[in-house]
Amino acid sequence: MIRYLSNNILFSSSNKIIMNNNNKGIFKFAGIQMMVGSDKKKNIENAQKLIDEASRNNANLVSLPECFNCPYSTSVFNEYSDGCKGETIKALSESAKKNKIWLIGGSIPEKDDDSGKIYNTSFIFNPDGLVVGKHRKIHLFDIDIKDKIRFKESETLSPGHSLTIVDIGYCKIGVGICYDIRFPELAMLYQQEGCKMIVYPGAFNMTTGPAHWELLQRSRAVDNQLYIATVSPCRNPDSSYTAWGHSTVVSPWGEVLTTTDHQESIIYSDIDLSKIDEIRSSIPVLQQKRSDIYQILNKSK
Ligand SMILES: NC(=O)CCC(=O)C(=O)O
Repeated sequence: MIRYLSNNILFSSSNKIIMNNNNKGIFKFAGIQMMVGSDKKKNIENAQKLIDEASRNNANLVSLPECFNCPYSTSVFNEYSDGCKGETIKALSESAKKNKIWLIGGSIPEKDDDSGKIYNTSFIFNPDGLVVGKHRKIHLFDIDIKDKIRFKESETLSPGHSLTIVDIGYCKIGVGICYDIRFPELAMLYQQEGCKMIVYPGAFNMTTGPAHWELLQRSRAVDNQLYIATVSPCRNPDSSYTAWGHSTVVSPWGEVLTTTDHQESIIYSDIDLSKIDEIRSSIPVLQQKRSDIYQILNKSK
């Protein structure tokens, strides 16, 4: 629950300051870089434990990593998939409500109740534990790098078709999943729609991680003058897919504000929205775009 106090400072019920009357809030983001193994129940319990820890450390917005309840492998997505009313959603809803936090539930293999299709989906919860958004990964991770890595999500997953924006009170947040970060148009649309931060639960690998993970985040941040956060699973030596880890938050100036290595950990960063206005007014590229020459359209509306 959110309540206003007389000095126009907005507090969450846990009394964390989230916004002043100039709409220039600071809130605390936590990215949970957790161990993901083959025991679904254990993965969910671990996520809940780490969400509690992030909340104890005053996080207002918490994100889990991509595929946090199941190994990242096309051969098991069906077996681990959950519907909207499944055990994973129930557990995340309880965690968001108990801790009174906004929660981006990483992603899970979601089985659509009607079509039976499976999506790589991020469910987003408000501090009352209600689902307020659902992002189905738009760009499926289908790559084949000779002698390095071949992965085809499309073998078992279907792609989503729309943007996902959630207004968390402090600002609007756009959500993408991993490979979605490689598509600058998506981030540009989120910026155009007023998002001040984009969160990408993701799991890059040992080939593309060192080469592109940070580069892509800093590019999306500088191009759009907003905050970017990525949240990876930690590295599991027993897994067939080795995650790069290195969950990170990048500022609208393109600086890495916080990052980590490949171990289980929680990254924290204060998200100061006033920095966005400052940077956007000193380098006003967003106003200087030549829409008479080029334009980007949201065709999902
Ligand atoms: N899970 C993913 O979408 C991985 C994306 C990735 O590794 C990349 O290089 O892109």
